[in-house]
Formats: sequence, C-alpha cells, structure tokens
Amino acid sequence: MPSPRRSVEGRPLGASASSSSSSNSPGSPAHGGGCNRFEFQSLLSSRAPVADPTCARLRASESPVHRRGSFPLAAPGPSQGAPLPEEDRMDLNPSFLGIALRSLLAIDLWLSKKLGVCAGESSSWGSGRPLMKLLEISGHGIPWLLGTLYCLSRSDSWAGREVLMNLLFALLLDLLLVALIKGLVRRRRPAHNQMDMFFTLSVDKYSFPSGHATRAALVSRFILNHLVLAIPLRVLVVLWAFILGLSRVMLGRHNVTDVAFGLFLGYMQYSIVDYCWLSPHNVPVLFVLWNEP
Ligand SMILES: CC(C)=CCC/C(C)=C/CC/C(C)=C/CC/C(C)=C/COP(=O)(O)O
Repeated sequence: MPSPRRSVEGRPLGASASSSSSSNSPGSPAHGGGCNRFEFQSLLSSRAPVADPTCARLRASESPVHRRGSFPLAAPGPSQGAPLPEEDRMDLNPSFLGIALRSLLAIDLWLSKKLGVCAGESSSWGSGRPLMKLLEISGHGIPWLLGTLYCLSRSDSWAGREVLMNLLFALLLDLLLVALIKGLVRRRRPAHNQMDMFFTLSVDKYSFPSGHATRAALVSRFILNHLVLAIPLRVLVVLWAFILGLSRVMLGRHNVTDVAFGLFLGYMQYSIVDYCWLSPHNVPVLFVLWNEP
C-alpha cells in the first residue's frame, strides 16, 4: 500500500487546505491510510491546476521535467542527498561540457582582448600596426594565388609545374573549406577589430577559423615538403606561420581559438593535398596547357 512520501507542516502533500478540513475523517482517503486520495491527486496534478501553490511548487520540483537540465548543486529539494536516477545523471554531463566550453570561450575572449595590442592606432602597441598589416598581406589569398599563377606561367619544367599546380589546388581548397566553415559557424570577429582588411569575401566578416592561419600552416607545410631549403630558411618558414597567426590576434582580427584551429586545419589540409596529389599521370587534362606542339 503506497503512503504519502512528504508532508508540509504536518499536512500530507496533496491535501489542500480545504480538503484537509472537509475530508479529514477516518476512512477518508486524505487521512492516515488515505493513500488513494494522494494517488488520485498526483494523477490529477498532471492534468488540472492545483489550488494550493505550496503543493504545486513542491510537486513541480519533484517532476523529472523540472529537474532535467538543472545543476545538481543548485537544485536543493527533497531529493537532495539521495542518488539521482540514471536518466538524470546522464543529463548532467552536457551541463558540465557546456560549462567547460563556456569557460574556454571566456578565457579565449579575455586572452584575445589582452593580446589585441595592435587593434587600433591608439592601442598600447598601435605603432606596430603597419608591421602587422604587412604580415597580413604576406598571408593574404590574393598574392598567393596570383604569385602561384605567375610562377606556373613561367615554369619550364614538368616537376615545377606539377608542384605549382598542386599549390594552386591547395590554395583553392583552403579558400573553399574556410569559406564553408566560416559560413557554417558564423562567429563574429572580435568587437575591438577594425574591419579595414583589403579584398575580403563576404564570409570574411566571420572569424572562425582564421583564413590567414590555415593558409600559413598549409603553405609552410607545402614548402617544407617540396622545396629544398637550408635549415635557417626552414625555421624561418615555420616562424612566419606562427608569427602570422599571432599577428591576427594582435591586430584584433581574431580570437585565439580562431587562429589555433586555423593552424590545425591548414596543417591537415596539406594531408588532403598530399593524398590527392595531382600529376600528369592521374589528371592529364590539367597539364594539357603545357603540351608542346
Ligand atoms: C585566381 C584564382 C585562380 C581564383 C580566385 C579565387 C578567389 C575567389 C580568390 C579570393 C581570394 C580572397 C579574396 C581571399 C580572402 C583572403 C582573406 C581576406 C581571408 C581572411 O582571412 P582571416 O585570417 O581574416 O580569416
């Protein structure tokens, strides 16, 4: 036989003020063994409004719908201390993940603002802004695309053409992937950024991931794998990629996570290019331009 689980001021839960006086007689469901009445009321409570607000509040806190999504420490109630049902414990995990992500985001925004020392002329390192903008141009898509096309037109060896054709493919793939992700994520650029970049696409109003960072990582990995360079030059290539990434945050163009993910994405993009390596053997049509008569 089920019995009332809780009482308020000695009154069993579910017994309203009026009902406690009118039906508080032995044998009535609300008294002592009146468990039938509680069952009846708890069934009713899910369908009809309850007269007593205290009972309604308590019942609401019992409800799994009410508990779901609430943080356990911030939800004191009758069930405090008792182990939560399995379903609720599983629901708590996304909250912790959410809190972790929100904390990461807060640190990201805070750090990005701190590092954005060249975001404006009046910023603490505002005088370094022209240098940062020079770095920006060194990683812009237009010079890289035009430079590659120019070298391709001047190249007189098959090996050189093959490498340059793949660099062109890499740059276009990068533009496509970055535009796709920017369009999907739609993260706004930091508030302290001045939108004075030269030649941007419409998706470049978004900041995640940094297109300059992806290009820097992709191009430097490409160069390290396909050009024979002395060690100091190889170090310089890697340094350029990292400094360019840092300069994006210093200029206020990006948050730290935009650049970190950008560098990672660019590094991975090279693996795709390497896997799909274009050559006169597998895609002869791309090299038909250079077929000597
Ligand atoms: C020349 C060929 C073969 C094709 C041209 C394709 C094309 C549409 C090129 C556009 C290049 C362009 C404008 C790139 C934008 C670069 C940029 C401003 C990226 C933003 O970088 P971020 O680090 O601020 O995210």
